[in-house]
Amino acid sequence: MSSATQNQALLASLWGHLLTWRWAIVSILLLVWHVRGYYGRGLWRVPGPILRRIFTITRIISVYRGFSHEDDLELHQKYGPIVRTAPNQVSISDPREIKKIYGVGTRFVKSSFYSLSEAYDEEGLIPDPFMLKDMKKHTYMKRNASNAYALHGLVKMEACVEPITTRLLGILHKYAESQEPAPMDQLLKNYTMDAITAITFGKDFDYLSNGDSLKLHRVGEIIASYMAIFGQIAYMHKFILRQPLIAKCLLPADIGSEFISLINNEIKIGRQLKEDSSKLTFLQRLVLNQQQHAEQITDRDITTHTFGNITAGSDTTAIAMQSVILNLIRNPTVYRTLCEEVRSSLTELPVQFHRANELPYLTAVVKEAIRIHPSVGMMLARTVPTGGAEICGFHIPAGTEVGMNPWVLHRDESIFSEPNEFRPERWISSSEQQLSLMNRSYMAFGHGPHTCSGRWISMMETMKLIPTLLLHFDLEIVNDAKDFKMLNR
Ligand code: HEM
Repeated sequence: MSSATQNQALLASLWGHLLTWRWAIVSILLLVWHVRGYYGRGLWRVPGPILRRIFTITRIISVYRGFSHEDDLELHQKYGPIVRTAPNQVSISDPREIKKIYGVGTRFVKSSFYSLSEAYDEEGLIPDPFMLKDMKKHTYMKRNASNAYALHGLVKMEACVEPITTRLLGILHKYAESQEPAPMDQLLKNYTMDAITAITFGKDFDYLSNGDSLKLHRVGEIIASYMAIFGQIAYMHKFILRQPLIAKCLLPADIGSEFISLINNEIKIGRQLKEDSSKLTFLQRLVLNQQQHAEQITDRDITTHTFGNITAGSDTTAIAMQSVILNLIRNPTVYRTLCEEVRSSLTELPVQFHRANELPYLTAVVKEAIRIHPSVGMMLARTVPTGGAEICGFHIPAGTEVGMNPWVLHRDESIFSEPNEFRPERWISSSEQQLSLMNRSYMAFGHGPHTCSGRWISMMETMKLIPTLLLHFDLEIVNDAKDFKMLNR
């Protein structure tokens, strides 16, 4: 037999063995891969269910089902303040670690989860503060719009919301006259969309009358679901973008581009609006900043901030308002106490934010509603920096994704006694020490440099609308909230 024939026979026999043992080989390779995942990342000491330590898919399923906030809570109740929620992900629920992970000067940057919201133009990465890892750029972006988001800047923006509130009241009065139940979830979603566009550009799209005619809600929902699910396997995002068919199915491009051209058009029109002594839109505020210090804010920065308001500022505020209303109706004593305070103190319409903000019970009700149901119920994920970090007594290697979920932290019994109870009084009558701990652990708007920019805008909308509703209507629930379902994605 020639040596060539001998080699062929050897190869054929090897191939035959491989085929016979293929399942055993695949199983061994998978086992090695997973054991490497379990031990190799240096996280094997961190407690957590075995399936979570080995497979990312278990985390993906939890997020896909829309109940990851409840799953995360259950895991923390079982395993304690630090839990491995996926092979390379660790969830923390300990207020003592907030500063380290999120505080000023932290070296923990936004995790790859956020890279799914990265967008590019001809100049490169669009500098949306929400996903920026470059903290120098982030500080520049936060500074150049800080007066547009600040509490004192709201006085003139407040006037933009009044016509939207009048429109909502008109619709609600019609429901009341016809004794029909009002679909508050839909109405508030549309109200906050009209409110944020009015504040931002000085014009709204009348979602209250037309519904989601411009598909802004639809775009938001698609992007949020995509981010929640694929954010768990962020490395797949670039691959998906390179496969046009898959990308089209998951992220319909036509919807995205319609949205972009629509907003660009509103920015163009909004820039032309003349300043009015009683009103100043968010966009006008930024244009004024540019006129005063051209080197500090570019046209592109202005566009980025205004886009951010529309994507981040409507659903979040609507959820907060829904939580206030639902919890008020479910808690008659709280409802009565709030009505007494509002109806005896706020007699002038429209309700002014600075007057509403002085009412202690109203302030406590809104804060408690956002504690018990934070609008963001996912982990605010960060990447552990070079050198790793000591967290909750464990060494967590560099590159691990860590973070806290406001939903979990807000239900920690050692911080908020009887955390499932809606008790606004906790913000009024707790001891100074307890209050300080609760405030430090309040993560609904995030913490540190990445704290929500629009916090005061959403507070202004909520603190004005809730008393306005109580001054016009008596609220009650129709079907009870038994069938109330909330999906988190
Ligand atoms: C109740 C209402 C709201 C809640 C609960 C909320 C919550 C949050 C949270 C938790 C973050 C931090 C994300 C992180 O650290 O990973 C955030 C960031 C942000 N929010 Fe909000 N938000 C609300 C309303 C708004 C509104 C009305 C706007 C705009 C007008 C807005 C604009 C932003 C922006 C631009 C960021 C990114 C900030 C940064 O990373 O520096 N939000 N929000």
